[in-house]
Amino acid sequence: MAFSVNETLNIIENLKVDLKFEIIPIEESINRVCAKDIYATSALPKFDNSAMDGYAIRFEDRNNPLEVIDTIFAGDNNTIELKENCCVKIMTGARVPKNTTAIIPKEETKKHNNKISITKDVKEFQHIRYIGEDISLNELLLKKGDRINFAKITLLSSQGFSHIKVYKKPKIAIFASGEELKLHYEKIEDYQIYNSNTPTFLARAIELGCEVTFMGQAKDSVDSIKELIENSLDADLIVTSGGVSVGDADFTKEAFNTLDFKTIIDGIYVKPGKPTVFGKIKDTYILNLPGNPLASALIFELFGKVILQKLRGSRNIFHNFILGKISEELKNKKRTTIIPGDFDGEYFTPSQKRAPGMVNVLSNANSMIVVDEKKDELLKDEQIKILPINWKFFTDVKKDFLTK
Ligand SMILES: Nc1nc2c(c(=O)[nH]1)N[C@H]1C(S)=C(S)[C@@H](COP(=O)(O)OP(=O)(O)OC[C@H]3O[C@@H](n4cnc5c(N)ncnc54)[C@H](O)[C@@H]3O)O[C@H]1N2
Ligand code: MOO
Repeated sequence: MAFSVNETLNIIENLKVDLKFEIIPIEESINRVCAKDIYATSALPKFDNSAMDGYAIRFEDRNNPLEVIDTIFAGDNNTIELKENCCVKIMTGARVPKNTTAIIPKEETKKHNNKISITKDVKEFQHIRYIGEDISLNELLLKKGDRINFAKITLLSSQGFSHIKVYKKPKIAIFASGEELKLHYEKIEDYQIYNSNTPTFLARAIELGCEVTFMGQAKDSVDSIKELIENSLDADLIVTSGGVSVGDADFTKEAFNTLDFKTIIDGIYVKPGKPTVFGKIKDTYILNLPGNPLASALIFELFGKVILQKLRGSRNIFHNFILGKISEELKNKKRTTIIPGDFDGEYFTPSQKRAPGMVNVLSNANSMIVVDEKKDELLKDEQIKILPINWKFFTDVKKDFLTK
């Protein structure tokens, strides 16, 4: 059965997935998905400490000459207590003496023999970093389903976690059908074309955190496709492209059907990519994308990526968007349409060439918009919702990025 874009996403968002986990060193966990809520096992800072190199004082003594009675370095286990009109020389990060109610930076003091006087106004509690002000004991640091990035590694390492429980990378098997297609390292005749879809999905699935296997090139026969499918059934997801429409050499559907393929989605009301098929054989999901390169790539961005997020165990499975303006008028022909384009931070410019069979589109696009079937035109400057594709947020145009 064919579904709308939203119905399709609802189905995918609710797929049952069998997540497996493993325990790995945090150094290897970048871009993996956390499989367990992680709580702080100690407060941070662990003790009240100095934010400056200088002197620990009692606030009430600030206007008096203060005798320097000790020096504390970061890492010292010092339990000294401040007495009236005394201070302690202290380094950044060192535990403050008992009774400390202000730290005076070194450059705001004058030294006379073994005494100091303070040359600037003092605020009570200044430059003291208090126990637990950064992280409190038992605070939730990482949620099950969070992607681990460098900043999560900061948290984990600051707590002394050496290992983390993460979901196993989903196994994705990829092959292509269509005998006219040759792999990029093969010699081809004038009437043949290169298979660009398979390397595209291989690269994209790796980029999106999956373990990817290239299964090979199927011939245009049911038996050949069937053999590749059978060899791929230990994967969590098989991604194929081509052979889903009604052409005489479109054998993909037939091959799947001989293998007890349970259809979940048979067509999506979207342009391009309507002939997309999604289903399951045993525990392996199968995404049959159309052969047309741009159609399949856009469908992968809109739906395939969500399937991968589910299979990765991520809790972030919903498309987010950025509001921007469209740089030119755009007509829409009574169907939900995916339009690739380039967003420069303010304006989204639709890709000028964007026929479903083209390969030279997404290499110059960083995002897409999905225009509802009920919307028949977008006016120049109209606000739109932009979904990132290839977004590194650097640009070849130097910009003044300071908020002034
Ligand atoms: N009579 C109809 N014809 C078509 C319909 C239709 O509804 N009725 N739908 C069109 C639409 S929309 C699409 S999309 C395509 C889908 O076709 P297939 O998925 O069966 O793909 P193929 O026929 O195998 O190939 C289509 C096109 O894409 C090229 N291709 C295929 N695989 C690759 C690859 N791995 N790398 C690069 N290029 C690839 C292939 O050479 C064809 O040019 O059907 C329309 N037709
Ligand atoms: O879905 Mo086919 O999407 O346009 O070429």
